[in-house]
Amino acid sequence: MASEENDAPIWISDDGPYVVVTDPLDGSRNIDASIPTGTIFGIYKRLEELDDLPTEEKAMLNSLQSGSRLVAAGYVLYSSATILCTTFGSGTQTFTLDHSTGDFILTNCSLEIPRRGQIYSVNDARYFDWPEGLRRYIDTIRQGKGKYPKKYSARYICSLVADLHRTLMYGGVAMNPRDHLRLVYEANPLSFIVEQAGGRGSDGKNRILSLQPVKLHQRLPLFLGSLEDMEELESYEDVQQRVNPGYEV
Ligand SMILES: O=P(O)(O)OC[C@H]1O[C@](O)(COP(=O)(O)O)[C@@H](O)[C@@H]1O
Repeated sequence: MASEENDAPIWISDDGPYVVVTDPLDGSRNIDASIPTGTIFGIYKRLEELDDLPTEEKAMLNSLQSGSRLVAAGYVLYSSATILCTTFGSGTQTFTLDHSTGDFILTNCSLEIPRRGQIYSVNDARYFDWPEGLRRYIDTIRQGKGKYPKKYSARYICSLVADLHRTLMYGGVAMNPRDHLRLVYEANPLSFIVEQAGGRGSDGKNRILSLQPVKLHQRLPLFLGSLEDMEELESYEDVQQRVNPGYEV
Protein backbone atom coordinates (compact mmCIF):
# COMPACT_ATOMS: atom_id res chain seq x y z
CA MET A 1 0.00 0.00 0.00
CA ALA A 2 1.26 3.49 -0.85
CA SER A 3 -0.19 6.62 0.69
CA GLU A 4 0.38 10.25 -0.19
CA GLU A 5 0.99 10.78 3.53
CA ASN A 6 3.97 8.35 3.70
CA ASP A 7 7.42 8.66 2.14
CA ALA A 8 7.61 4.98 1.11
CA PRO A 9 5.11 2.20 0.39
CA ILE A 10 4.22 -0.36 3.07
CA TRP A 11 4.45 -4.09 2.32
CA ILE A 12 1.50 -5.56 4.21
CA SER A 13 1.60 -9.27 3.39
CA ASP A 14 3.37 -11.62 0.98
CA ASP A 15 0.20 -13.18 -0.36
CA GLY A 16 -2.07 -10.14 -0.62
CA PRO A 17 -3.38 -10.08 -4.20
CA TYR A 18 -3.77 -6.30 -4.50
CA VAL A 19 -1.80 -3.06 -4.30
CA VAL A 20 -3.60 0.05 -3.04
CA VAL A 21 -2.50 3.63 -3.71
CA THR A 22 -4.36 6.36 -1.84
CA ASP A 23 -4.62 10.01 -0.99
CA PRO A 24 -6.49 9.53 2.30
CA LEU A 25 -7.59 13.14 2.73
CA ASP A 26 -7.51 15.46 -0.23
CA GLY A 27 -8.32 19.14 0.22
CA SER A 28 -7.26 19.07 3.87
CA ARG A 29 -6.58 22.80 3.92
CA ASN A 30 -10.37 23.24 3.64
CA ILE A 31 -11.32 21.30 6.76
CA ASP A 32 -11.39 24.16 9.27
CA ALA A 33 -13.90 25.99 7.07
CA SER A 34 -16.15 22.90 6.68
CA ILE A 35 -15.60 22.87 2.91
CA PRO A 36 -15.95 19.44 1.21
CA THR A 37 -12.93 17.12 1.20
CA GLY A 38 -12.35 13.67 -0.26
CA THR A 39 -10.46 10.38 -0.29
CA ILE A 40 -8.99 8.91 -3.49
CA PHE A 41 -7.81 5.34 -4.10
CA GLY A 42 -6.61 3.10 -6.90
CA ILE A 43 -6.17 -0.68 -6.90
CA TYR A 44 -3.70 -2.76 -8.93
CA LYS A 45 -2.92 -6.46 -8.96
CA ARG A 46 0.30 -7.46 -7.18
CA LEU A 47 3.02 -8.10 -9.77
CA GLU A 48 3.82 -11.72 -8.93
CA GLU A 49 6.88 -11.70 -11.18
CA LEU A 50 8.52 -9.34 -8.65
CA ASP A 51 7.86 -11.58 -5.63
CA ASP A 52 11.52 -12.60 -5.24
CA LEU A 53 12.85 -9.04 -5.04
CA PRO A 54 13.75 -7.44 -1.67
CA THR A 55 10.66 -6.11 0.13
CA GLU A 56 11.38 -2.39 -0.30
CA GLU A 57 12.11 -2.78 -3.99
CA LYS A 58 9.03 -4.84 -4.82
CA ALA A 59 6.83 -2.51 -2.75
CA MET A 60 8.10 0.44 -4.76
CA LEU A 61 7.81 -1.19 -8.19
CA ASN A 62 4.32 -2.52 -7.43
CA SER A 63 3.25 1.02 -6.49
CA LEU A 64 4.74 2.56 -9.65
CA GLN A 65 2.49 0.67 -12.07
CA SER A 66 1.08 2.59 -15.00
CA GLY A 67 -2.51 3.81 -14.59
CA SER A 68 -3.47 1.62 -17.56
CA ARG A 69 -3.08 -1.38 -15.21
CA LEU A 70 -5.58 -0.15 -12.63
CA VAL A 71 -8.26 -2.75 -11.91
CA ALA A 72 -10.40 -0.42 -9.79
CA ALA A 73 -10.42 3.16 -8.53
CA GLY A 74 -12.68 5.37 -6.52
CA TYR A 75 -13.16 8.47 -4.47
CA VAL A 76 -15.29 9.41 -1.51
CA LEU A 77 -16.68 12.94 -1.34
CA TYR A 78 -17.52 14.26 2.14
CA SER A 79 -20.11 16.93 1.49
CA SER A 80 -23.83 17.60 1.97
CA ALA A 81 -24.05 13.87 1.20
CA THR A 82 -21.23 11.32 1.44
CA ILE A 83 -20.73 9.92 -2.05
CA LEU A 84 -18.63 6.91 -3.06
CA CYS A 85 -17.79 6.89 -6.77
CA THR A 86 -16.14 3.77 -8.20
CA THR A 87 -15.02 2.11 -11.37
CA PHE A 88 -14.00 -1.51 -11.88
CA GLY A 89 -13.13 -0.88 -15.52
CA SER A 90 -16.63 -1.17 -16.89
CA GLY A 91 -18.41 2.15 -16.34
CA THR A 92 -18.59 4.41 -13.30
CA GLN A 93 -21.01 4.00 -10.39
CA THR A 94 -22.00 6.24 -7.49
CA PHE A 95 -23.24 5.22 -4.05
CA THR A 96 -24.68 7.49 -1.36
CA LEU A 97 -24.20 6.90 2.35
CA ASP A 98 -27.45 6.27 4.21
CA HIS A 99 -26.59 7.60 7.66
CA SER A 100 -29.49 5.73 9.28
CA THR A 101 -28.10 2.27 8.34
CA GLY A 102 -24.45 2.98 7.53
CA ASP A 103 -24.94 1.42 4.07
CA PHE A 104 -23.79 2.89 0.78
CA ILE A 105 -26.81 2.75 -1.55
CA LEU A 106 -26.27 2.48 -5.31
CA THR A 107 -27.62 5.78 -6.66
CA ASN A 108 -26.25 5.75 -10.21
CA CYS A 109 -25.13 2.51 -11.87
CA SER A 110 -23.74 4.27 -14.95
CA LEU A 111 -22.58 7.82 -14.41
CA GLU A 112 -21.83 9.55 -17.72
CA ILE A 113 -20.11 12.89 -17.95
CA PRO A 114 -21.84 15.24 -20.43
CA ARG A 115 -19.88 15.51 -23.70
CA ARG A 116 -19.76 19.29 -23.15
CA GLY A 117 -20.17 21.50 -20.13
CA GLN A 118 -20.28 25.23 -19.57
CA ILE A 119 -18.04 25.37 -16.51
CA TYR A 120 -14.28 25.64 -16.09
CA SER A 121 -12.58 25.01 -12.78
CA VAL A 122 -9.12 26.41 -12.07
CA ASN A 123 -7.33 28.65 -9.59
CA ASP A 124 -7.26 31.64 -11.89
CA ALA A 125 -5.39 33.89 -9.47
CA ARG A 126 -2.48 32.20 -11.27
CA TYR A 127 -3.51 33.71 -14.62
CA PHE A 128 -0.31 35.74 -15.00
CA ASP A 129 1.82 32.62 -14.40
CA TRP A 130 -0.03 30.66 -17.10
CA PRO A 131 1.38 30.03 -20.57
CA GLU A 132 -0.08 31.82 -23.56
CA GLY A 133 -2.16 28.84 -24.76
CA LEU A 134 -3.99 28.39 -21.46
CA ARG A 135 -4.72 32.12 -21.17
CA ARG A 136 -6.14 32.15 -24.69
CA TYR A 137 -8.29 29.09 -24.02
CA ILE A 138 -9.79 30.51 -20.82
CA ASP A 139 -10.26 33.97 -22.35
CA THR A 140 -12.04 32.38 -25.31
CA ILE A 141 -14.52 30.25 -23.38
CA ARG A 142 -15.22 33.06 -20.89
CA GLN A 143 -16.35 35.21 -23.77
CA GLY A 144 -18.43 32.48 -25.40
CA LYS A 145 -16.14 32.47 -28.43
CA GLY A 146 -15.12 28.81 -28.27
CA LYS A 147 -16.50 25.88 -30.25
CA TYR A 148 -19.47 25.88 -27.87
CA PRO A 149 -20.81 29.39 -28.31
CA LYS A 150 -21.85 29.99 -24.70
CA LYS A 151 -20.11 32.03 -22.02
CA TYR A 152 -18.60 29.61 -19.51
CA SER A 153 -18.85 30.04 -15.74
CA ALA A 154 -16.04 29.56 -13.23
CA ARG A 155 -16.28 27.25 -10.19
CA TYR A 156 -13.30 26.41 -7.99
CA ILE A 157 -13.64 24.80 -4.57
CA CYS A 158 -9.91 23.95 -4.26
CA SER A 159 -10.81 20.41 -3.21
CA LEU A 160 -9.93 18.17 -6.12
CA VAL A 161 -12.54 15.49 -5.40
CA ALA A 162 -15.33 18.06 -5.07
CA ASP A 163 -14.25 19.94 -8.20
CA LEU A 164 -14.09 16.67 -10.12
CA HIS A 165 -17.43 15.40 -8.82
CA ARG A 166 -19.18 18.57 -10.00
CA THR A 167 -17.44 18.23 -13.36
CA LEU A 168 -18.65 14.64 -13.74
CA MET A 169 -22.21 15.72 -12.95
CA TYR A 170 -22.42 18.95 -14.97
CA GLY A 171 -19.61 18.63 -17.52
CA GLY A 172 -16.80 21.05 -18.38
CA VAL A 173 -13.15 20.95 -17.33
CA ALA A 174 -11.39 20.81 -13.95
CA MET A 175 -7.71 21.58 -14.03
CA ASN A 176 -4.57 22.37 -12.12
CA PRO A 177 -2.05 23.38 -14.80
CA ARG A 178 1.05 23.50 -12.58
CA ASP A 179 3.14 20.55 -11.33
CA HIS A 180 1.13 20.08 -8.15
CA LEU A 181 -1.12 17.03 -8.15
CA ARG A 182 0.33 13.54 -7.81
CA LEU A 183 0.33 11.07 -10.69
CA VAL A 184 0.14 7.94 -8.52
CA TYR A 185 -2.40 8.98 -5.89
CA GLU A 186 -4.59 11.51 -7.68
CA ALA A 187 -4.17 11.76 -11.46
CA ASN A 188 -4.25 8.03 -12.26
CA PRO A 189 -7.26 6.94 -10.16
CA LEU A 190 -9.29 10.02 -11.13
CA SER A 191 -8.43 9.70 -14.83
CA PHE A 192 -9.56 6.08 -14.77
CA ILE A 193 -12.90 7.15 -13.29
CA VAL A 194 -13.32 10.02 -15.77
CA GLU A 195 -12.49 7.82 -18.77
CA GLN A 196 -14.93 5.17 -17.59
CA ALA A 197 -17.57 7.91 -17.40
CA GLY A 198 -16.83 8.86 -21.03
CA GLY A 199 -14.46 11.80 -20.39
CA ARG A 200 -10.73 12.37 -20.62
CA GLY A 201 -7.77 12.81 -18.25
CA SER A 202 -4.64 14.50 -19.57
CA ASP A 203 -1.52 16.38 -18.50
CA GLY A 204 -2.29 18.86 -21.27
CA LYS A 205 -0.41 16.82 -23.88
CA ASN A 206 -0.66 13.13 -23.03
CA ARG A 207 -3.30 10.76 -21.78
CA ILE A 208 -2.62 10.36 -18.06
CA LEU A 209 -3.18 6.58 -18.06
CA SER A 210 -0.46 6.08 -20.65
CA LEU A 211 2.25 7.69 -18.49
CA GLN A 212 4.76 5.53 -16.65
CA PRO A 213 5.34 6.83 -13.11
CA VAL A 214 9.03 7.13 -12.28
CA LYS A 215 8.73 8.51 -8.75
CA LEU A 216 6.17 7.71 -6.08
CA HIS A 217 5.35 11.34 -5.30
CA GLN A 218 5.72 12.59 -8.89
CA ARG A 219 3.67 15.74 -9.60
CA LEU A 220 2.25 16.92 -12.90
CA PRO A 221 -0.32 19.25 -14.48
CA LEU A 222 -3.79 17.67 -14.50
CA PHE A 223 -6.80 18.32 -16.76
CA LEU A 224 -9.98 16.26 -16.36
CA GLY A 225 -13.33 16.65 -18.02
CA SER A 226 -15.84 16.33 -20.82
CA LEU A 227 -14.55 14.87 -24.08
CA GLU A 228 -15.31 17.85 -26.29
CA ASP A 229 -14.08 20.42 -23.77
CA MET A 230 -10.87 18.47 -23.27
CA GLU A 231 -10.26 18.18 -27.02
CA GLU A 232 -10.74 21.93 -27.41
CA LEU A 233 -8.45 22.69 -24.46
CA GLU A 234 -5.68 20.40 -25.76
CA SER A 235 -5.89 21.99 -29.22
CA TYR A 236 -4.36 25.14 -27.64
CA GLU A 237 -1.25 22.97 -26.99
CA ASP A 238 0.60 25.36 -24.69
CA VAL A 239 -1.47 24.77 -21.54
CA GLN A 240 1.00 23.45 -18.96
CA GLN A 241 2.16 26.04 -16.43
CA ARG A 242 5.95 25.86 -16.33
CA VAL A 243 6.63 28.47 -13.64
CA ASN A 244 5.72 27.23 -10.19
CA PRO A 245 6.89 29.97 -7.84
CA GLY A 246 5.28 28.48 -4.73
CA TYR A 247 2.03 29.93 -3.45
CA GLU A 248 1.41 30.27 0.25
CA VAL A 249 -2.38 29.95 0.20
O1 LIG B 1 -3.11 25.69 -4.80
P1 LIG B 1 -3.76 25.13 -6.01
O2 LIG B 1 -2.82 25.10 -7.16
O3 LIG B 1 -5.05 25.83 -6.35
O4 LIG B 1 -4.05 23.60 -5.70
C1 LIG B 1 -5.24 23.15 -5.09
C2 LIG B 1 -5.31 21.68 -5.17
O5 LIG B 1 -4.43 21.14 -4.23
C3 LIG B 1 -5.12 20.21 -3.40
O6 LIG B 1 -5.48 20.85 -2.22
C4 LIG B 1 -4.21 19.04 -3.12
O7 LIG B 1 -3.02 19.55 -2.58
P2 LIG B 1 -2.30 18.77 -1.40
O8 LIG B 1 -2.10 17.37 -1.92
O9 LIG B 1 -1.03 19.51 -1.15
O10 LIG B 1 -3.27 18.80 -0.24
C5 LIG B 1 -6.36 19.84 -4.20
O11 LIG B 1 -7.40 19.36 -3.42
C6 LIG B 1 -6.68 21.14 -4.88
O12 LIG B 1 -7.40 20.90 -6.05
